[in-house]
Amino acid sequence: HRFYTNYRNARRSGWPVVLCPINTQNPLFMILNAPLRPYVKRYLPTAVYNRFHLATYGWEFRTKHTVHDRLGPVFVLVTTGTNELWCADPAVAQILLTRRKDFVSLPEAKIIMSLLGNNIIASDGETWARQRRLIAPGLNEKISALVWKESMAQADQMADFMLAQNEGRSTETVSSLKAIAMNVLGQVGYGQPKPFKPMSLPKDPEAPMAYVDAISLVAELLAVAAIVPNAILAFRYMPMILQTLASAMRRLPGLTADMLDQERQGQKTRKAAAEEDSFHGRENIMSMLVRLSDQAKTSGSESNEKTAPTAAHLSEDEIAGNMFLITGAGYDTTANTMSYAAVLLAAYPNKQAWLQEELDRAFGGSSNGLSSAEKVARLRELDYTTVYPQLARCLAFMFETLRLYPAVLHLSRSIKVTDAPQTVTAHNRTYYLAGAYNVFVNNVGLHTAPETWGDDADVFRPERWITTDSEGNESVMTPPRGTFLPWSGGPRVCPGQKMSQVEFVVVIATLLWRCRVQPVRQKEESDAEARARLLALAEDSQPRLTLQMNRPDQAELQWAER
Ligand code: HEM
Repeated sequence: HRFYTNYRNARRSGWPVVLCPINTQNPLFMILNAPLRPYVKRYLPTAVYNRFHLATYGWEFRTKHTVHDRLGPVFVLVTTGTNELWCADPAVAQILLTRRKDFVSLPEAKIIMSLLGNNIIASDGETWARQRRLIAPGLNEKISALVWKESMAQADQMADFMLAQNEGRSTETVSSLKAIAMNVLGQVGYGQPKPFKPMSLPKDPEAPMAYVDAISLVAELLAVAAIVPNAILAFRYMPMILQTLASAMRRLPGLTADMLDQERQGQKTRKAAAEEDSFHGRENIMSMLVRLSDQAKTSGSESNEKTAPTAAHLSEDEIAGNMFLITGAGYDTTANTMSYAAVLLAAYPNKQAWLQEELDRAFGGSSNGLSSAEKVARLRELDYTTVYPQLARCLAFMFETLRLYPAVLHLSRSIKVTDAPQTVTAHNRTYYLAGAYNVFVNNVGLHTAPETWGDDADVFRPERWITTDSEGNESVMTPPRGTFLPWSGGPRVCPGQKMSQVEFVVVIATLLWRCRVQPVRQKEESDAEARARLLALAEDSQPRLTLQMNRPDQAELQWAER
């Protein structure tokens, strides 16, 4: 009956309809669809599989624009659970993301994301607006200089590490870039600096664990942590990594409370006036959250203590939840984007040369012939404010990486069921969304649409982003509205966008100014075959918290001095 009602509602929408008699919100289906998909593909007839496929995680990455080529830029997937609206139309996407009160967070996403406390991404309405006002300013331009400095120091250490390996060969490029992303957040987010070392997750449930260790494990295995009860994870026949995850989940509230206590003690002993708005080593994202929140609480307490929901502060639960969210959202996205970039660099040596040309120009010459100490000294002199704007090609490289490998494959929303259907007016036509809908803006579909990106939409070509003025200065073009949404759009656009750009650009710039990178060839393999194998590795990806390669350890790369 539900399927039939869903079908009738879908027909009323005015968009094409695809029938898929599966409940995509069923927890068992949610857990099993990804691991079982290859078997289903093998045994089901193609026509049946193609319908089932649209219900599986990551279909949009596997098919790029082809499904929308066939069905149109927007279609409704009728399921036996909730109808799904899939959108790869820039104008409609813009509408869905801008109307935040009509298109609200997805309930399933809220449950997963608020695992460790309420936070900005898991809230809507006034609760969201209050958190956004407090959090977004802390992630903006004023942290960029610190992000630049810390990311460069980490990338320098990574270069030293790679060059010291046997002939510069390593399978730890991806784990190294993950470590950089976590260490930059450790410094900029919590004021906890850490020397570079390729990331290895804690695997001993009994061993001592710092906040950052615990949080990286939970961020890595978030979906498991959200779906499987802790008591089951902790069961002694479970794999060690899952037992350690259970231990991290158990310890995190205590570790968070300790960090906040320490922060408050520290703030008391520091002179508040001297550190106002300063990120120079003393204030970090966490201390800013605590300070602004405590300030707002004190100033608002006398007049409207009882009306706390509208006061401009965060509860303790929200501070803990947002610290976790900022780590999860900031770490996984940036780490995986840099990982795809490293693989693409090794696969496309001519793009490396293109980037190095820019770096030599911006960094005052090539690194050829300089000693290691001289290279590090030169890099240290590079000032964020003057050098970063000269690295348009590096930023273009990031945009092109995110175009084809967007960390967040689709932006999810849902609509509340009201008496009157929700309407969307686009292209001189009105569409009707009656009943419940989950709404997905398909980033891969938007980013690979030939109508927007041309016939070479599927080709990795960072040059497409560069425009050159009459004096030969290069800058990165702004794509038409709604066509490129790796950081989302509208009022909920990612507040960490600039931070991730600065981090990506300086990490890639540091590595490439010092080194070149190539795939390690396997027996009998030609260079071209080794590059094709790397690209196939990048295509063999699956969304977990964000899009990730299934076999990152097989990306064996060779780093060499330039
Ligand atoms: C390449 C890196 C990144 C990508 C691709 C990315 C992507 C996104 C996307 C797509 C959303 C919005 C989802 C939606 O509209 O539903 C988002 C939200 C958010 N991101 Fe990022 N992000 C990145 C880095 C970061 C960093 C470094 C931080 C912080 C340190 C961060 C913090 C946040 C927060 C707090 C939100 C929630 C905003 C809200 O709900 O108002 N992100 N991010």
